[in-house]
Amino acid sequence: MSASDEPLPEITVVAGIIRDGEGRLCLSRRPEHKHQGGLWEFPGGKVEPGEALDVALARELHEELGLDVTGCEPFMTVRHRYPDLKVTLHFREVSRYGGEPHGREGQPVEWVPLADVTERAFPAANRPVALALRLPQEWVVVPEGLDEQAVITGLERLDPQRQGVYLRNWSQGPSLSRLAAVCRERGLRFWIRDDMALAVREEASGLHLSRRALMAASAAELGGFAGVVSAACHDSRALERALALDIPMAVVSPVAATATHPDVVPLGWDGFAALTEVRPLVFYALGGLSPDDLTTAREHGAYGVAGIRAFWPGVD
Ligand SMILES: Nc1nc2c([nH]c(=O)n2[C@@H]2O[C@H](COP(=O)(O)OP(=O)(O)OP(=O)(O)O)[C@@H](O)[C@H]2O)c(=O)[nH]1
Ligand SMILES: [Mg+2]
Repeated sequence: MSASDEPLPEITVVAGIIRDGEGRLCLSRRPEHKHQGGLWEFPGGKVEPGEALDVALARELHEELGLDVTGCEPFMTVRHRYPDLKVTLHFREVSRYGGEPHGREGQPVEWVPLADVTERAFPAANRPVALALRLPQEWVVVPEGLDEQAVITGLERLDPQRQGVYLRNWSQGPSLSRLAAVCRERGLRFWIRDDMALAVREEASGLHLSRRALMAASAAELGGFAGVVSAACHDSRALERALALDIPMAVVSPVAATATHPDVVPLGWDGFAALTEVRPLVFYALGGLSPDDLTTAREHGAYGVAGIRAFWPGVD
């Protein structure tokens, strides 16, 4: 058997997203002699056979940083194939800990402001995580049938820390400039549908491509956009297209049955997990969900949840 026939070793890793009171992130630098040596990382390490993820994370962060972790929740999961290794990386948000992190194995450890995180050199598997850190956990689609004032009232009630907004059919309407101005004033991240020139003009945080626009787009054109491009995906064909275009974010639907598309068979969480597995994108789950589904979504490969009525403020 030649070396190329040998199956790659596979490991499961858990790593912590640790923040201080100012929102800075704790990063450490991998020792030169280790796998992906010299690169920055979220502290953590290999999960032992039979070990629960939160137990493994608490153990690793105690060994490496001297921290006492008492609370953590799923952030996102990335599966990546290095030339010499397959890794499943479970990133978890560390919500409660005691102690001040310090490099107990001699490794450099730093608190890095969020805006500077992407300037650090990370292992290739970390790419979706570095982006997800800058994205909202809820992606709110403006409902149909509202008048402009009702949309503005809703936008003013959204929480810019946690929520971003997709202007969908308002993207091509006469109110766009006014709505975009409200978003910019509030620091609310917003996506515009299909039209890159409009997204550039309005300084949108993102450009969201419907299936038709996704299939027609070119990588050269999208590469000129400074914001985050996302794609509407219902199947593996669309996801492969998004990957080929180097699009970093996908909104995958429908997870559950929805009133918007009663004739479409929902993916279910298993179908969602199967579609998103091994694809290095930041995924949002859409379709019949509410903000309460975030943890379930994250356990199935998503970073965030998306929706219309259940996410829009002031609609009962
Ligand atoms: N901890 C951590 N590991 C990462 C990240 N990204 C990434 O690709 N990895 C990979 O995941 C694996 C983590 O293993 P590790 O070397 O930290 O394992 P460990 O702490 O148990 O160390 P040990 O094997 O020396 O006991 C490495 O192959 C590393 O290259 C990351 O952000 N954090
Ligand atoms: Mg480690």
